[in-house]
Amino acid sequence: MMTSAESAILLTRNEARKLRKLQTKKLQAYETVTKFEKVTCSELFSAVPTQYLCLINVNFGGVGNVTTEQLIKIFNSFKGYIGVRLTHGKPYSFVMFDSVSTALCAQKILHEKPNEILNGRVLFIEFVNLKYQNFMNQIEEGSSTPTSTNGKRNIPGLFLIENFITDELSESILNNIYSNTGWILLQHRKVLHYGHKFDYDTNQVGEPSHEFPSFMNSIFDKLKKINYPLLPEMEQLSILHYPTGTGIPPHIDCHSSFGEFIMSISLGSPVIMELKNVKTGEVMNIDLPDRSLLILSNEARYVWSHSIRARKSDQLDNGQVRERGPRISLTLRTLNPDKICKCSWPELCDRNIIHLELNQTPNSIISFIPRKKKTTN
Ligand SMILES: O=C(O)CCC(=O)C(=O)O
Ligand SMILES: [Fe+2]
Repeated sequence: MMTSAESAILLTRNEARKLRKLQTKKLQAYETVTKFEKVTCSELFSAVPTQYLCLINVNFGGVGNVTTEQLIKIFNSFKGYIGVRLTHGKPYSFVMFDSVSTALCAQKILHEKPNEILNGRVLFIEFVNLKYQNFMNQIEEGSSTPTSTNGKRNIPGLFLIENFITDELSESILNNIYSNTGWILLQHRKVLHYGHKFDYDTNQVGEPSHEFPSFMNSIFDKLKKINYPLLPEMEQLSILHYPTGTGIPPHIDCHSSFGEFIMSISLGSPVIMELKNVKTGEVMNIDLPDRSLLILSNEARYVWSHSIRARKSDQLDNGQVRERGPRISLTLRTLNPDKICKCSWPELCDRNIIHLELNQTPNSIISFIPRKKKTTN
């Protein structure tokens, strides 16, 4: 019988180098997870097999860009496989099996081995400690936040119209927008304003400026045709360019500056928008497809903040992970001529809390009011 020292001697220099590299990778992967979770390996993982596997070095959008399809392909061939959960912004993913023995079988075959489907990438796989609640929540819920309004209650005043404009119109609008040289650079996004100036230093709507671009005529024609009661004529347009991976922080568009109807037309990459009820904390996600029109009015406009997370992909209800690309939004608003908001939520309205320090307001619910610091909204 050969000792490990003897067998080590038999490794070629190349093999020994590869082994060292693998050990370093493994160490780094485990360190990343423990640092991320701020607990030790023994709290995260179980030495005794369980039916849930944690793929320590697999997430979506990270190195190697693993997709849900690839993972399904790897694990589908194992008996007892139930499903995969790729995560966002976390270093790990999970695979569920129907029993401990089936999970054990997959772990034995795949752990520390280069995987063909992942172009030779080595997988590090541990058993989830069933007492580690954060992992169990992610496994049981499938997703930490819901990703669409399907099957959930409707928010009063929230409307999404899919295919609001045609592919042709979208293409000509995008060509026009991308050739514009007047972009104002924000921290991660770029913006163009029409109808009225908008000063990001003071967050005030300014004098009328820049007539609407001519392509907006077709949009206004389409708006007239939708069956939406009391839709006013829109007075201000902000065109936002979101490079892949960027978003917009949670905010409610300023009550006193803008009227009740806020509309957003999405062009380019679809994206998940997160809506949060600032009174109850309830969160609802809505998928904004390319060429769709979103209308926020009533409760959806005044009580729910909206945001887009900065990340390179979105996880959908069915567990699929969808990559993002660049996105353009056309946000249309009306103006409050007297700057006095008469909404039905005085407790949330900036007519009452405009004098407070911004950091006292939850989730930056007020945007577009004077701030001391420059804003990125
Ligand atoms: O990108 C979007 O659809 C929303 C933009 C937005 O919320 C805003 O400009 O206030
Ligand atoms: Fe907004």
